[in-house]
Amino acid sequence: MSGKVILHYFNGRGKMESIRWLLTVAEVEFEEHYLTNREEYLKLLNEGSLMFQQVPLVEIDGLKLVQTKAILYYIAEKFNLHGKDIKERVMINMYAEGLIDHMEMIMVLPFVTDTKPKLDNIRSKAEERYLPVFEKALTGPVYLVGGKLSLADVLLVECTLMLEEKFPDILKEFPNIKSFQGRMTLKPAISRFLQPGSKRKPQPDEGYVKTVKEVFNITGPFP
Ligand SMILES: N[C@@H](CCC(=O)N[C@@H](CS)C(=O)NCC(=O)O)C(=O)O
Repeated sequence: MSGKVILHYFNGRGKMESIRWLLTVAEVEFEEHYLTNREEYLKLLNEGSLMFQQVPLVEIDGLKLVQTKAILYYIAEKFNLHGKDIKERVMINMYAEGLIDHMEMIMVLPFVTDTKPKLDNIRSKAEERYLPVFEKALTGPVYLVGGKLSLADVLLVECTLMLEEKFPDILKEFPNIKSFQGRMTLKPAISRFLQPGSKRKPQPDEGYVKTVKEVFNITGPFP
């Protein structure tokens, strides 16, 4: 691969965390440039690096990539985690987009004031909409698509761990997903990523929320 992979985002999970997960599983080294104040964001804007004035931004192969899903698909394609043909790829993308939709519900929690109804909604969507799909898909197969590790598997581990942080017993009724998670977390790259001191980010705290608001000049409630 030509040159370093550089991630531009906050020092926190947000939309970049799935990209960190995927690079880790692909065993790709990456460097992180954290946005800590508005000036750093304006610099990226002024140099024309942000197509839609948004991060995540990933520098890879001489490209400046934005849009989380496009970035994930590029990395998955490049590192052979995106199926063997268009039919596998579309399944992987369907799973991936469902998981991203669900993780985004969790991602916004630190920015909302009344979290209880949001948490209740996340739990019921997990139990009734998202997890049943993966429980069924994993009846028998070791991986979600094509008998081979893919982006969909990586996002499912990330998502289930996020859910368990909020609802420790959430996988009780989903034994196939729980054993899948167990298998995946034994993979050396994932196991290292889950150790303290890795590039995995902790759950967002007040400092993270404050930085995001300052960088984007958000004064009132989050839009
Ligand atoms: N569809 C984009 C959305 C990116 C996005 O909303 N990024 C936020 C930070 S997590 C941002 O840059 N917000 C500033 C803005 O929209 O002005 C993606 O998935 O990457």
